[in-house]
Amino acid sequence: MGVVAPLDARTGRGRARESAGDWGARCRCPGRDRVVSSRFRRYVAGGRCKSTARLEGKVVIITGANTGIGKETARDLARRGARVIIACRDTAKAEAAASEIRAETGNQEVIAKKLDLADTKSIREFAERFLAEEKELHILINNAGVMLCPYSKTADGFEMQLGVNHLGHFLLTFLLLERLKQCAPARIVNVSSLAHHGGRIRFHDLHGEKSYNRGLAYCHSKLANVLFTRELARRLQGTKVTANALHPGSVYSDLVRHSTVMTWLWKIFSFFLKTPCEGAQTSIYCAVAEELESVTGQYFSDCQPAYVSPRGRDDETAKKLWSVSCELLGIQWD
Ligand SMILES: NC(=O)C1=CN([C@@H]2O[C@H](COP(=O)(O)OP(=O)(O)OC[C@H]3O[C@@H](n4cnc5c(N)ncnc54)[C@H](OP(=O)(O)O)[C@@H]3O)[C@@H](O)[C@H]2O)C=CC1
Ligand SMILES: CC1=C(/C=C/C(C)=C/C=C/C(C)=C/C=O)C(C)(C)CCC1
Repeated sequence: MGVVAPLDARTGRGRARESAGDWGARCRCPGRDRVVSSRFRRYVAGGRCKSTARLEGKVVIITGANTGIGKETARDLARRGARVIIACRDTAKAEAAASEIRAETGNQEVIAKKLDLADTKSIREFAERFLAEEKELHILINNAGVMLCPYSKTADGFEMQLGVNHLGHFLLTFLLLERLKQCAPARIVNVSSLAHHGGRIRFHDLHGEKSYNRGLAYCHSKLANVLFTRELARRLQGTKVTANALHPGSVYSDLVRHSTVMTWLWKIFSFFLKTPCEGAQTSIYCAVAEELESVTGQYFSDCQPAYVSPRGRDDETAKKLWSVSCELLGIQWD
């Protein structure tokens, strides 16, 4: 997949944001710090996580945290004192992000690790190392994602968007779940999308071999995130490990890198999109908000419960997706 320069370097543009208060100051991303007070900008920014919870002594894993929403989530949780493992496919980009966050927050416990969700061998190696090196895990944020990529397959032959966005995180969660249970109360946060509304689980052609539309394939993978969260939460009842999904909003990030049209739309309309920091608020909320301590199986947007499509509430499909995912990954997860 192509590598695109970080969005701030790419545009060099500032963006309007709130002029006053901690929120405005914190969400001012480097290189985009022109302050324009605007009610409209506040509206675009959407909900924010108001929790002041501290996370000293807590261990967090965030996938795909070298850029975009994941990086801003990592920055916030590092500020709260957590030990943050940023799990990324490109170790150089991961180390650059980790060292930037360490320098900015003063939290030296921000650690970069290699994880390629498009390769189950890499996922297993990451989990093995993590379990050997770290005693605890309290928050797992399944954030990494790929959107609109041309047809391609993961190392294991899964369609790329389903493989990375759903199956990779499914396997990662399976491998880390015992540690989360031992450290409960613990939380699993799955970054899905409003795009799940356009998805369906095409069991007869999961890997798009008969027909492939890259936009729809993304929607299917994000519906899979919602269904996985639902079934996982049901299975975790009574364990004090919660699982919630979320839509971060429409966020100005590198997610659109595979589409020239979307890249231009994102540039032209950047004023109407959330910054990555604003887009991270619902992930942060699901990870730390005190009022969500025992809330599970829910879907959030703008730091509040949001509407899930009828297909995202279909328990039969959720169960079938669970067993098909286990089969594809060669795991037994009862
Ligand atoms: N931006 C938006 O408007 C929206 C985003 N989302 C979701 O938010 C999440 C974060 O996206 P966003 O920050 O916007 O996008 P970015 O493209 O900025 O970040 C995506 C991250 O995922 C990583 N990633 C991609 N493929 C793999 C892989 N095979 N293994 C490990 N990591 C991988 C990327 O790594 P690398 O930098 O190396 O490519 C990057 O760190 C995604 O799940 C996305 O679907 C949902 C709705 C809207
Ligand atoms: C309304 C509007 C836009 C809408 C974009 C939307 C709605 C994007 C959704 C993206 C998602 C859901 C991505 C990932 O999951 C544009 C194109 C910026 C142009 C300006 C007006």
